[in-house]
Amino acid sequence: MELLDGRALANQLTDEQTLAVDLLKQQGVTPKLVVIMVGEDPASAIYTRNKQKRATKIGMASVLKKMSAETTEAELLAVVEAYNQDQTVDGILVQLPLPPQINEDRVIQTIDPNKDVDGFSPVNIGKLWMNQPGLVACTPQGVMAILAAHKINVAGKNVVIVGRSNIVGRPLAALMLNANATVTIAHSRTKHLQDLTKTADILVAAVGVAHLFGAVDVKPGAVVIDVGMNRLADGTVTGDVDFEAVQDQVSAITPVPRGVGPMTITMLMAQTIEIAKGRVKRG
Ligand SMILES: NC(=O)C1=CN([C@@H]2O[C@H](COP(=O)(O)OP(=O)(O)OC[C@H]3O[C@@H](n4cnc5c(N)ncnc54)[C@H](OP(=O)(O)O)[C@@H]3O)[C@@H](O)[C@H]2O)C=CC1
Ligand SMILES: Nc1nc(=O)c2c([nH]1)NC[C@@H]1CN(c3ccc(C(=O)N[C@@H](CCC(=O)O)C(=O)O)cc3)C=[N+]21
Repeated sequence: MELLDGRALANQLTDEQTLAVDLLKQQGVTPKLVVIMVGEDPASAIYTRNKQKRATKIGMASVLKKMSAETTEAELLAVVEAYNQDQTVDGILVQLPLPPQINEDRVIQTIDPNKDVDGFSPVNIGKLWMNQPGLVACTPQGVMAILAAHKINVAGKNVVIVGRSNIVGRPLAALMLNANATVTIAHSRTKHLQDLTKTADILVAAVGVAHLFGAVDVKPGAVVIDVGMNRLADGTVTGDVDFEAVQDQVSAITPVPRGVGPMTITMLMAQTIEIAKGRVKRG
């Protein structure tokens, strides 16, 4: 079994990103990411903390705009608009989920598609499904980067993705399709899920249910990508796949933590750096 160590890969890329940021600074541009967090959500809190740490490590400017859980939609939209106009801001990310009084779609549609480091705006989603260049969701990009780094080719493979969210399942399906995989997307209404997951050469779990998948759900020799991040009562984080149960039968698997999570952050930094390069060119 090959361990797909996302943290090791992230560390390696962090060194390269530090150099890229240095170079940009010499050209008078400091890449800047703005993260907007409305209220408190546990998954968002981990993400936010790790993002700030990473941005600081590579020398990038990172602003965390915390807003209260009572923030109105109009207030949030005004803040997003201001960052859209701010020429020193390269990337804007609004943490999801948002409190119920705020319409997520409206917020996402307000973010300038050129600063949309999450790749959530309809313009970028459309480009992704048309296989055209644009900004792409970070977690799916991280999954593709892990596979590429381990020379796991997806072309012609049966890829089963369990989960169809806008943040993970759907954009990952598009990336897999663009890379010539044969893609199946499963979800809570899928019938005979186990029959399906057992056909997967590459199984991606992006559900949010701890240890939903075990030995009986996985084909021997399959590659397993576990995107799930589930916090247990004892405070530890675990995936959607029972790692212990499947490790002896898979050819490769991502751990949780230290799998996809760290690479999500790496891709966020990479995308912000790419946008900042455009700022150098424009002068
Ligand atoms: N490592 C990382 O970087 C990231 C990790 N995550 C983690 O990934 C997981 C998924 O996140 P996210 O996509 O945002 O979650 P969502 O809750 O938005 O989506 C979950 C998906 O799983 C499906 N689902 C739920 N229960 C079942 C079931 N029993 N069988 C089959 N499908 C099911 C849902 O189906 P339906 O559509 O029918 O409701 C839905 O499509 C979470 O644990 C999250 O914390 C998320 C983002 C980044
Ligand atoms: N607009 C938006 N975009 C997102 O991409 C987004 C979001 N909102 N809301 C929350 C989820 C969750 N998410 C995580 C990414 C990385 C880790 C991460 O760094 N995980 C590490 C550390 C885990 C730990 O500290 O225990 C690991 O898996 O090893 C966690 C969570 C991004 N999300």
